[in-house]
Amino acid sequence: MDTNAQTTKSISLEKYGIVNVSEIIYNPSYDYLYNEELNPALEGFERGQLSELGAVNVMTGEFTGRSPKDKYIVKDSVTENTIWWNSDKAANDNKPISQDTWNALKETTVKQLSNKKLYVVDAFCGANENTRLKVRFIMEVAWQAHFVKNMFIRPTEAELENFGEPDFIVMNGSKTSFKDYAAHGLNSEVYVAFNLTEKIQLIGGTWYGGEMKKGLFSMMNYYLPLQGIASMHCSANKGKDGDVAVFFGLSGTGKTTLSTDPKRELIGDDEHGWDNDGVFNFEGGCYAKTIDLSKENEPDIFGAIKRDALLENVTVDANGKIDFKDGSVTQNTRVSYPINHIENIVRPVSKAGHATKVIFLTADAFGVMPPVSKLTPEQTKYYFLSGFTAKLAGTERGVTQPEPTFSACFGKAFLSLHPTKYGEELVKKMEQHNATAYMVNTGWNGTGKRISIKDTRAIIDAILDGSIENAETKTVPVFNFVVPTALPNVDTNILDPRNTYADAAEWQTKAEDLASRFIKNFVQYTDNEEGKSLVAAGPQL
Ligand SMILES: Nc1ncnc2c1ncn2[C@@H]1O[C@H](COP(=O)(O)OP(=O)(O)O)[C@@H](O)[C@H]1O
Ligand SMILES: C=C(OP(=O)(O)O)C(=O)O
Ligand SMILES: [Mn+2]
Repeated sequence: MDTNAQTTKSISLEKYGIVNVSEIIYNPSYDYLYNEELNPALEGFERGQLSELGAVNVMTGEFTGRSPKDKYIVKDSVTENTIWWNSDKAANDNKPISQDTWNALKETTVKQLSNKKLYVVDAFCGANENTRLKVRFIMEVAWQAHFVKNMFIRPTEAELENFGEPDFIVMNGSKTSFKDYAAHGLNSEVYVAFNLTEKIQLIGGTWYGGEMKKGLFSMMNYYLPLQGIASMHCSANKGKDGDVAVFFGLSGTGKTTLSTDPKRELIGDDEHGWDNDGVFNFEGGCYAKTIDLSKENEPDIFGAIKRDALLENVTVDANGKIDFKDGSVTQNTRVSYPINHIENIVRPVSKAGHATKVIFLTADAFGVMPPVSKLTPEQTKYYFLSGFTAKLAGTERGVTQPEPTFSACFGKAFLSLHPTKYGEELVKKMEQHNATAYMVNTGWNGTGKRISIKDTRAIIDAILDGSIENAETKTVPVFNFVVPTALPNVDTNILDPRNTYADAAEWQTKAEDLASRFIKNFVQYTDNEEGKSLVAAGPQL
């Protein structure tokens, strides 16, 4: 694949309302972007800085993470009865806007993009030709073009030649914002808005590239399940025997870290589909966290940070020296890189056969969840819909104690349809292919320390090589989790979380508190018989 494709194809943006464009830089090469990002004439957040590892670092401005409160979808005849709309009973980020509001947002965006030099990047979302989206990104900031080039699937010269009309357009007007938001009942000047009839995403007020990445993910989460394909917020990799594992989990639980495993071929680190042929990546790159990154703990991710990778919000001194320990701009420091920066990947297309191991990652800050539990089919459904992890004190304003987060299907912010739809599609595939599920706690236990990456990796090895199936087990009460009593290369004392407390009664109290939160959260799924029947698979008080 020629990842440096830069065709001088003439495209017109007038049909989108963008006029008087002085120059279009179409699918720029990595070299072009490198030179442009370091162009001394650039100012503010547009300008990058070269780091000692050869990757450019950029500051993303006020927004260093996604802004879900500013996400909207046009409510019209296409979406009215399909989207899982925000409601009092089940609050979520799919907030409706009218066609009028959309028109105003679009006018704001195209005005911002008119009369200047623009970047246009055509790329694919989805590795399979029959379900991929041909996406056109339009933006004015060079590093945003670099970000989407890294994260989406880069077309070959020939694919670009035959790209045709895109299926979806992203217009990124990050430098503008919507001043009239209050009159339209919106949350702020920032907008991340989708129109499924026009097939356009509009962005304004935030420079954060993740809005484009996760924005298209929510669109795949719309189109695929409606065609009977599972759409999953998970990483995926493949073993030597062709066995495939998927790792679900919310941000920070270890999808990227644990799927990047030198013993296995990486399929992808964040967004996948599962159709009748197997598991396939939506993306062409990875987006790893760099806070406290070390060569020792995460050698492959460290090695991926080189020229063409793009660092975000990392502290780099005047000589280019990187301080990965510094989280003064944000804890969410990142690097995006094309997937071929990882040596052991599935090639040439990021897809493989059916998954037989399904791992739910949770970073439990309460110290309740065992580091690994074997789930029954009923527990699988219960814990998938629950989507539990914990937010840490200090990671968000006002959070002073660990807060449980129940994020349906381990990705509520990206679900376009009702959670049960994703559950049905996943379970269907799991049943067809005899897949088994495990819950892995990559968070804390009674010692007050986070379970080490080394122990977690050994646990994952035991799941993937099947040795966990030979281990003796016991049942941990309240959650009724079946856990192994010993595993190769894992500290035996941590396997039953009660043993990590000086007094097991302390675990019991915490477990009961967490159990009651699970029970309360699950009420939203109990208005039908299927949901009611799952309650017995959850924690019991
Ligand atoms: N036991 C562990 N398992 C996985 N990650 C861990 C563990 N302990 C610490 N970490 C850190 O937690 C973070 C996990 O983040 P990441 O893999 O990017 O999650 P995700 O891709 O699910 O958002 C990384 O910074 C990693 O170094
Ligand atoms: C990029 C993101 O994903 P994650 O933190 O799961 O890697 C995100 O949620 O914005
Ligand atoms: Mn990740």
